[in-house]
Amino acid sequence: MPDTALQRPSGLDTAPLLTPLAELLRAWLPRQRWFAGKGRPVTDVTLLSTTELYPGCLHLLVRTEHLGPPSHGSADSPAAEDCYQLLLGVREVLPPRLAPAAIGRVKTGPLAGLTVYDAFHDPKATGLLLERLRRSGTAGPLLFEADPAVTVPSGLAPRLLDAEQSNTSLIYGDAFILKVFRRVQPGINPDLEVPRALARQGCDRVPAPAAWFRTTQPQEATLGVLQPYLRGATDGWALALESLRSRQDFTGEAFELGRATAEVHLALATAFPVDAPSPDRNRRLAEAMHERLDAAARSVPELRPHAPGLRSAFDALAALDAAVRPAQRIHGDLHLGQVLRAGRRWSVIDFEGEPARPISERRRVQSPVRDVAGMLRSFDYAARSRQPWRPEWAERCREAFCAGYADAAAWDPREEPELLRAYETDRAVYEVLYEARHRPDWLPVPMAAVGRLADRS
Ligand SMILES: Nc1ncnc2c1ncn2[C@@H]1O[C@H](COP(=O)(O)OP(=O)(O)O)[C@@H](O)[C@H]1O
Ligand SMILES: O=P(O)(O)O[C@H]1O[C@H](CO)[C@@H](O[C@H]2O[C@H](CO)[C@@H](O)[C@H](O)[C@H]2O)[C@H](O)[C@H]1O
Repeated sequence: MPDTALQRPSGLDTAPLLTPLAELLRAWLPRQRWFAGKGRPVTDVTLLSTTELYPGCLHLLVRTEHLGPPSHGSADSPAAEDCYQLLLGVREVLPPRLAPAAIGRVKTGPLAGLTVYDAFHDPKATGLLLERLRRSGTAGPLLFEADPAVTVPSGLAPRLLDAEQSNTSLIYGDAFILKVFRRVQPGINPDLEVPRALARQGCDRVPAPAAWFRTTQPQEATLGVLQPYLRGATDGWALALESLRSRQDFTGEAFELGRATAEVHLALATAFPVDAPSPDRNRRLAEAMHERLDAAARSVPELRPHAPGLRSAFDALAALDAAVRPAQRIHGDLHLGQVLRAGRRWSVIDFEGEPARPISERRRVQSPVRDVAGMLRSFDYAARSRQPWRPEWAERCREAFCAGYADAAAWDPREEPELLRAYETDRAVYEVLYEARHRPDWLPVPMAAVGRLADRS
């Protein structure tokens, strides 16, 4: 059984409801920002679970099949499957304010003649979802769990977060934010697991989950997490761009960000103790990096001429003795968009890891250098996203970030140059694939880094 998509339970006859819906969803899903199979037609939609949250509002888990990642040079791509979480509203007539949320009018079956829409746009539906979350309880296969130490007031006004994101988030009264995972995978999502564990450690760099919901059918999976909303916070990406625009110094911020990252790593190391590392860890790590490069180069032909140079970074890692920082739980997708500054303090959010990887892989221990490399790549992204390109800005931020990290962690990531280069290379390869799939206009940004990293061989 693949560990990336929930499997359909046997014996569930959902055909009467699903058949007419499936046609609408096949057209609607690929247009959603959070849909992972971008640009590839959905070939099948099946229903994994359906729960009526209240009359006119259905919670669905659907399994989709679409053609796999386009592999250049081959017309046939193997089918890929995923599971998505939907909240569907059903109305006779959609009021104009909900028109952008329309999925379509159902032609046959029990919902014939009615219009279905994405109910995360409907304050009535999302208000009732918060009511469910305020106290622990169940609705069909859905389990709602609340931290008894936190009071979530009733009646907080919901608004949908208007942001480019991989999931869907709702802000309630500027007091709480609910992240609803769109692509659902079996297992506990690290974005619930890690912040809960850090909260137990007393780490205040990460907003602590106040409530969450999950399903047990067809398998255990995390569906959403409610956390305190950091009012007035600005993300690191916006602050970095503003610094580049106004030519104001960012090294103080980068230093503090390095400190915050190190503090989170120290708390993670305590929260998730690990066994002694295996002696051939660097070799296996390098192998995995080579494999990710192989896969990315199959999808993005522009990578191919750089592959030999990139591989030299992985070979240098494989040749290292085992004496590197011990692996531990890390953030896994750290970049400037994942850090928020409220007042003078940095907080770290979104511990989901790289969304394209299976949860089992994202929960594995890894070197903390991987997070450091993610943030260093992000300084480069910011510096390259504007004209004129400002490489010296990124360079200063790198140094300040590492110095701040060393200040709090008592070890300096710059002392691990082979590891850092291998992880920066691996991250740049991931970014090339991510941009090719999600934001092709951005592809030149990681491609520039790929060229530079390959030339260092
Ligand atoms: N606790 C929070 N307080 C304030 N804003 C938040 C908080 N958590 C997330 N956000 C905002 O929501 C955005 C999306 O959150 P994120 O967890 O990164 O979602 P995704 O994984 O779907 O991209 C963030 O970029 C940030 O602007
Ligand atoms: O949606 P997530 O925040 O979990 O992360 C994914 O999307 C990010 C873009 O929104 C992407 O980040 C890349 O672009 C950022 C600028 O928009 C840059 O700061 C990052 O360094 C760069 O990796 C991220 O890779 C992806 O997983």
